[in-house]
Amino acid sequence: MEPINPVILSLLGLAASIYVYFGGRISFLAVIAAAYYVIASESSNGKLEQASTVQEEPKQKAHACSCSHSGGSSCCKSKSGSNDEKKKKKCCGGKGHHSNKEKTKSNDEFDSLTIDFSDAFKTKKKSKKDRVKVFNKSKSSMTYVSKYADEENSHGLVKTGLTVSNEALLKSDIYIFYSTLQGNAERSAKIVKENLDIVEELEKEAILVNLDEINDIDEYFVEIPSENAIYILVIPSYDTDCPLDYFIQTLEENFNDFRLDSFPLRKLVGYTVLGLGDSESWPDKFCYQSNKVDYWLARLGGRRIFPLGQVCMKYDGNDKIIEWSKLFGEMLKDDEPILYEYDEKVSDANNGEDEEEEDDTENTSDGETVADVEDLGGKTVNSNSLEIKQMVGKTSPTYKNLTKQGYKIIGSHSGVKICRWTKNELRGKGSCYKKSLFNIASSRCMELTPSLACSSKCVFCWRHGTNPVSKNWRWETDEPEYILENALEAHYSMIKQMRGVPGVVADRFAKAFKVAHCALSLVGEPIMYPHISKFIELLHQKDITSFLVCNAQHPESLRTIGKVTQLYVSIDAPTKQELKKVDRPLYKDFWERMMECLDILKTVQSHQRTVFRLTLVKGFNMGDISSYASLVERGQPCFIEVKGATFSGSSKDNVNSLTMQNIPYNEECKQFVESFVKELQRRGLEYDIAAEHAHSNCILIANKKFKINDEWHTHIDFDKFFQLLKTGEQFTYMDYLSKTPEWALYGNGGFAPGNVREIRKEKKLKNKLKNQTPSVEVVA
Ligand SMILES: Cc1cc2nc3c(=O)[nH]c(=O)nc-3n(C[C@H](O)[C@H](O)[C@H](O)COP(=O)(O)O)c2cc1C
Ligand code: SF4
Repeated sequence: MEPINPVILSLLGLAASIYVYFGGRISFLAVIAAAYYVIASESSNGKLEQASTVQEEPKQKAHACSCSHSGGSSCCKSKSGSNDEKKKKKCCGGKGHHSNKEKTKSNDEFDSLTIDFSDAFKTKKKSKKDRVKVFNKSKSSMTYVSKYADEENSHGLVKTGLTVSNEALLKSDIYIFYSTLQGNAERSAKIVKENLDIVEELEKEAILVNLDEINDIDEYFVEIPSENAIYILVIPSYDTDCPLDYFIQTLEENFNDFRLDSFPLRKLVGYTVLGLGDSESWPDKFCYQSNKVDYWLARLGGRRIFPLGQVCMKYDGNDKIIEWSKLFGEMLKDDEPILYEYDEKVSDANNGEDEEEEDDTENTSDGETVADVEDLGGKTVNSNSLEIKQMVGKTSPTYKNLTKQGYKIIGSHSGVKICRWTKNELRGKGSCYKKSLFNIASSRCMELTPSLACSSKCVFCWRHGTNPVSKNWRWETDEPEYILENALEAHYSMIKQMRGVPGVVADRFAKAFKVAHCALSLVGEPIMYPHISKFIELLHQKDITSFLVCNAQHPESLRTIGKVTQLYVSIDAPTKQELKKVDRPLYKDFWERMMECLDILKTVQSHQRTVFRLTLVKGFNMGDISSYASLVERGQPCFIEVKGATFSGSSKDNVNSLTMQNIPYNEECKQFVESFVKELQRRGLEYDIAAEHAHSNCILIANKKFKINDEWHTHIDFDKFFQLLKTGEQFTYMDYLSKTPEWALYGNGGFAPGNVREIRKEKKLKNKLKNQTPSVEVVA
């Protein structure tokens, strides 16, 4: 081989320096072109012809070259050999720069210079030790490189490759997801969007998506909404329970769900995560949830196209977010391929017996030490389970939110609140609808939930967005004795506060210190509490009746629940489609779950006093009476309690999608109930309208079994209930009935005697409510 022309050498040296200094490529390309020209002009000496071993490279192979630029990326590493040898191997020159004729090396040698991306997802079991991460400061990007990439590449065993060309990146649909409790993540996501929207080369505007509002997480994280999607996730961290837990749990569950594609996020062009946190107050858990999200997205097949950003909102805030967004925007424009290496089976290695305990920090090529992706943030992410947290810890925003609204939080997952009907009855201003329908004394009723969390995100729930959501119980659990004792104490302290309120009836006030009823609903899903049956037993031991309301999503708990004074199942919609729209259940098989619950009411729990609760929301669930009748046919409840959604105030926290137009008038509810009963009777089902509480827009349909000697017996004989319980014998709902008084019957209004009706200034109220967003009053 002839010595290389010193002019070429110096030109190459100059180009390399310019490139290194400015990160530019055009000048370098120009110099390479000039150098090439010199070589070409010297080709008369037959240099190219000397490469007699060279055969025509198949076209396909030429395309397999990753080097679509001329900047000398790491994709052009030789697979082995000394530095000298490496130096000799030239970059293939980038897309369109080389023709087959230009190749001067043997096929074998050429293969070692290229990376075949069709192998990008082939896996090889290897240990974490085998990987190094390279943080490229000039590009602010992190690459994950196998220590043995060259060897592995030669055997085609490892998926070392690049993600996509910048052309695809720029054409992408960019989704910016965020989850927020206090608004920082939403603001930050908007900043990211603003900074991306000004990148002219991007074809489409970025789309903001609130993770907490998504009906079905799988719509984005199992299915991908577009062919060219890039996901950016702006993720805060909370060491107390927050909606993100559910999101992370879902990602993990999807990964472990054998029915789903294990790597659904391969379909993404790529993803990146921006973590928000507070490094001063939570140094050990700084941004830990963004690490988890990043981890699971990678496990699900996502390709990280930009490094995980982590911002301390206390110190860095907006500036750092802008910086990160801008760098991300720059990266999208950059045509340098992104070296991507990730072994999907690394999880198996983690769990495998051959994995050794090892130092979790690794050295980057430039001497920086970076923690492994699974361990970033100083805390090892347990890939198999979420750590056990408190559902509503004292420092959590949910706690603050609830206590501000008068809730007393008991332990970490239960709550009590004094209901407005309890207050009203204490003041002689009327009782709740359960007084007219079933004879409960509102002034002696405690409204409680042992689970503030729920497995649905109903459109009418005012707490949607801040309340913990989960399919299953996954929190620290308080003992039932502890909950009851402290709930009673909290309830009595709230009653005590009423002593100075004008109009409080002394007799009722005194009796209120002996709670007689417990409405187990309030908010959340009480049946999720693992010790619910024990809790109900404790209530009964104290002669407190139990009114348990459940959302028909937990058949396994419903099946095993012990004796309840009255057992409710909420039927928020009559068809699968409507139920999904109204309840936004977390379970994919929500409809099957509801059907199973109905079957349980009809069979295993048929001894209980069962009630279907329908909350009517205009425009959502008042249309299909026939389907409601089918549900009644299936579950055969004792009663059907139909209640119009009512206005319970609006607040900035109220993010439901209802307006005043969704609140039905009393007349509309009556019409609904009358048609409903007609349909039931047409089908030969023995139901009729029994009682009402007009004030609450509430009407009771009862099975005609409760019409004894032509008189309705929808009320409960509470003393009898406790007597029967104490015998330990089996008994049914027919054994503790009491006659419905005249004033409570349908058509008589249901206003309990002994109270003074307060006439509301309807018009004034209507005006006040105009333009406000209502939530359905949560009536226990
Ligand atoms: C109750 C509570 C717990 C928190 N826990 C953590 C934590 O574990 N790690 C962390 O880095 N930041 C933690 N933070 C800080 C938040 O992540 C940070 O304020 C973030 O910006 C909140 O985002 P958001 O406003 O969108 O909800 C916590 C904040 C609160 C109020
Ligand atoms: S049953 Fe419900 S609405 Fe009635 S007093 Fe009890 S908590 Fe209040």
